[in-house]
Amino acid sequence: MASTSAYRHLQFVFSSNSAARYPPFITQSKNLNPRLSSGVNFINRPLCSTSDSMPVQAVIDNPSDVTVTEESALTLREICHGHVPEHVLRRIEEVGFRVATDVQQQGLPLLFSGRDCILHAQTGSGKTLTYLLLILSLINPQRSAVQALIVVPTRELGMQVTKVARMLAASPVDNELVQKSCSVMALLDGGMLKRHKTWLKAEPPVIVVATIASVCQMLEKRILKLESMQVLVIDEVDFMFNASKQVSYLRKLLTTYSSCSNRQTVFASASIPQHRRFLHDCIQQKWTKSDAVHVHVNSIAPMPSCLQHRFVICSKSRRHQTLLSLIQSDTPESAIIFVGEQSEKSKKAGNAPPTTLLINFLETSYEGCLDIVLLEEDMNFNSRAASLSEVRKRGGYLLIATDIAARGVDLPETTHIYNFDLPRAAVDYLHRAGRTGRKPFSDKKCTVTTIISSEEQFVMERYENELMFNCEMITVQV
Ligand SMILES: Nc1ncnc2c1ncn2[C@@H]1O[C@H](COP(=O)(O)OP(=O)(O)OP(=O)(O)O)[C@@H](O)[C@H]1O
Repeated sequence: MASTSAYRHLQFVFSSNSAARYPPFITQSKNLNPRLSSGVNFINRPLCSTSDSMPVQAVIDNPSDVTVTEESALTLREICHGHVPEHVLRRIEEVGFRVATDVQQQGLPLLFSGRDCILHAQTGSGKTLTYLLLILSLINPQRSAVQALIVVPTRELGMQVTKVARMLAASPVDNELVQKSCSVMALLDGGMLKRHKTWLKAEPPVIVVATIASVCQMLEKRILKLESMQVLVIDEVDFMFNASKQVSYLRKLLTTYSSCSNRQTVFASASIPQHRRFLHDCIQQKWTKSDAVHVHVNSIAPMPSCLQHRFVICSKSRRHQTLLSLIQSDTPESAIIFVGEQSEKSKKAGNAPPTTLLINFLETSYEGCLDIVLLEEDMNFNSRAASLSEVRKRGGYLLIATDIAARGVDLPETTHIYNFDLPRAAVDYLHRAGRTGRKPFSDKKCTVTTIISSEEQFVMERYENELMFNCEMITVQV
């Protein structure tokens, strides 16, 4: 899965002879419930990627593709008992989260034991709830100070995480005694920073969900203070380290604005290229404490097994018609159609963006009952939020999106993904594909279909090798 270009920002911190300086291998923390540790190996052998030839420090790896079933798994209550307040446990049961997913089963006991963790688990596996439960186990809602910070790459993911955090952290109403609510602030690009400044000064929130630029702006101005921060989460961590604009901010946040010894640090993603190198760098650079662990769930199957992958070969001029035929024959309940970004050359030539061309085509040719909705970077923040809330409220959508929707966005009703353009890298394929198959414990098959030209077939094969999946070639009558 690792791409050699990934972690280009990390690589320079890693000197070529640093293998000699590795800390000794770290072994299992004690007192884990035997049911919790079943299927979990503590190993020091190479994993997954051949390019990832670093000695491993602490890896908790479930290498089998055996996913816990609803019957065999522990409940969240069993795992969280004694750590997470009762009203939060009741709330998660009310919304239907009873049984723990693999990553919750393997990650939570380690997180509750205080270890820094890299949560590396498939898309849609429940990493958000995992780190939120840790946060809710540690914070004091009665204290007005920022105690947890969650950093996300996009405003869309930030809004989603904020919503889940607010739902879980809402105050309990017990015996007519209304307790103070745990406040959750969304400090996201494009938000009303003026209002946030007043809020941060007057009564700091307990949990902040932020994009990196916005949070660093507040830190630089000393409006936001992290002295009381107990948990720092970096979601989609590989993406954050790969985005050149964000990486210097991220380093500052991890080392200058706070210290790893005063906080618990959690990194999460479905893709951590060169994960042993990353773990090594985390420790060397003091982004985490030295006993940080890499929790790797389903390491031999980077993508959910409920996904069925297909590709269609067609010429550029027939792609619109091919997509329409696919939608007509698949009859998805809801689908996301990923379209590549417009090249600078095409923009300069004054061409219409590919998303616009596709919308125009579908609006005149598609006769089904799904709503056609657009989500792309070039829309303003309000229009982007409106698109997402429309698809969430109504269901039954054909969401035409750029890669802005590829990371973290949770639309569980999506049954089909169409890659109208081939993703740029295997990791992008993994995250686009992972916008479907997002109902833990459901065995419903979901479909990912990629439209390619014959020249692109070798790239598709490369992705199959890197991500260890099979993609079936299909033909479409147009
Ligand atoms: N224990 C559970 N039981 C049932 N559903 C759950 C459970 N935990 C999480 N979910 C649901 O699973 C879906 C996916 O969860 P989440 O968004 O946390 O995935 P993720 O691992 O962060 O994925 P990605 O890597 O794509 O961001 C959500 O709709 C969430 O509500």
